Amino acid sequence: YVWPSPQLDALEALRFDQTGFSVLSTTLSTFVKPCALFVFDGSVGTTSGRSNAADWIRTAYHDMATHNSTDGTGGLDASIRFPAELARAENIGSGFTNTFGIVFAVTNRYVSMADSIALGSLIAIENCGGPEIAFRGGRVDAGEANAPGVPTPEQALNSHVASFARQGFTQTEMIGLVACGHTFGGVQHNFFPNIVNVLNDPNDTEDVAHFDSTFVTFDNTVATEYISGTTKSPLVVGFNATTNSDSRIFGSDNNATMRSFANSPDLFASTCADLYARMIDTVPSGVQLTDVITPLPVKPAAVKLVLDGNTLQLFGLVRLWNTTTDPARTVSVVWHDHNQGTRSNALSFAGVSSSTGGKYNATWYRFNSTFSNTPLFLDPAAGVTSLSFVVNGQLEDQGGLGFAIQDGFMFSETSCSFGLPVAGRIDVAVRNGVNLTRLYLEAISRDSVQRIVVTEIDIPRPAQPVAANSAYSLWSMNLTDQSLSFNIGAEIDGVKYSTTDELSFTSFPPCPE
Ligand code: HEM
Repeated sequence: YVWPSPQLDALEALRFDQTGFSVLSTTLSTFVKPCALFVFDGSVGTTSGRSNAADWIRTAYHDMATHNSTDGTGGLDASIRFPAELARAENIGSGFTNTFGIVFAVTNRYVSMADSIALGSLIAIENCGGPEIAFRGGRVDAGEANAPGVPTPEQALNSHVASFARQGFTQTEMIGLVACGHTFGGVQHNFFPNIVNVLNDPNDTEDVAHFDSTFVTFDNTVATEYISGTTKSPLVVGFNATTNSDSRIFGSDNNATMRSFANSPDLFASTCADLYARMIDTVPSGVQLTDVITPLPVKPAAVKLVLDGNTLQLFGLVRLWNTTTDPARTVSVVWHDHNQGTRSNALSFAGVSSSTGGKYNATWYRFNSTFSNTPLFLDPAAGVTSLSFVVNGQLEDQGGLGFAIQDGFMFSETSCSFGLPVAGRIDVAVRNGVNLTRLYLEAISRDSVQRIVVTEIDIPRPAQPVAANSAYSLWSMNLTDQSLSFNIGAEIDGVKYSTTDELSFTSFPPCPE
């Protein structure tokens, strides 16, 4: 895709900026490192027998499993957060709320709760020995619970086949998807006392009987142990024959699929990558997912323009994908202005990030060459229309497009906060001569079922122009809502633009008396 795209930029960052240097406030991979980490067992230890990774994967499946491929209802839409779904016997256990408690932290106006569930499970698999999985974004959060439909262990084989067919998977795919899921985790005594007994194991304090001996890593052990007859899986050789659903499912094609997985770790991994991508892309009809998100080779991040009196401040970073630290590398940013001029500045190294279990690294450079959070100072009259970068003498400009920058409107440093009852005054600088038809705050809030809602609050055009400098005028508005967090939006030449940094009055300096 072409930068900037606020939604794809946000999804790409969550997908690929996983550990190390980051502009994100939460990165999910921290919670699956090590893969045995379970943050809900008090000691934040790894002896409970449970893991965040297993919870996240089971949550994604249970959210999706309500899908009805005939009428298009249900699917991965975060409907599992509703008490009506959580209360069902098919959704017993604490793993779902545990999952929300972590993965919902990455949601924002561009990343839905459903996307965060899909992404969490994908990051768990990729970071714990699994294959890379194609990720699309754009899932839409349900407004109410879906119809029931998650399979349970006591059901007969024919109902499992019918259930997976309803979800959109053949019998062979059912075997695959269950094996791909049950390479993680196990069954807990607490919630399934009819399947698992108390274990009295100090290294498994929550009494989880695991599906295979490598229950925090993705591998084909689930298949090799099943085929060799050494499996201890409570759903294969459990003491209760009625609930040995994995035994019935894995054996339903005379073990052909499981044997192929046992014989080939690569086949297991590639089959799971395909099935898993299809699972997380199973969404209610009408939901339009994005293309598969691939990392941008050169990606500006946290780019922000601020007007400070007679200077235009440009903040930002650039990420160079698939690179490692190299003191000899030279990186500079070039900015193009309204007068066909260009200027450039050498960038300073900021850090290294990595993703996909350390498979990829990226290096980051700041727009300013000396100080950590200091912007570049631009002449407001010249402004900025686009950026490009030069890395070791090579021009990086998205194949000639450049990285477009909208300098028609921006936050002004003169914005300030009052005491109660009025929260503050927002000043937005509007570039003179720009065809700006509307300017508004995009107030970001949650509705009664936690979905993010963006409400536009128009900033009235000033009756008399208020000059900020020779190139910009100020549009201002007082607001009373202390808790408001917002972006600034504008319609320019009929196209809507939004700033990407979230603002709130609490961060503004006090207004002068
Ligand atoms: C017929 C289909 C299935 C049945 C009957 C089934 C049943 C179960 C049961 C009873 C548990 C124990 C839950 C607990 O103790 O909290 C479990 C755990 C789990 N299931 Fe399934 N499952 C099925 C399919 C799947 C699929 C398709 C996936 C994912 C692709 C999956 C992923 C998991 C994971 C990761 C766990 C471990 C959770 C943990 O340890 O916290 N399951 N499953």
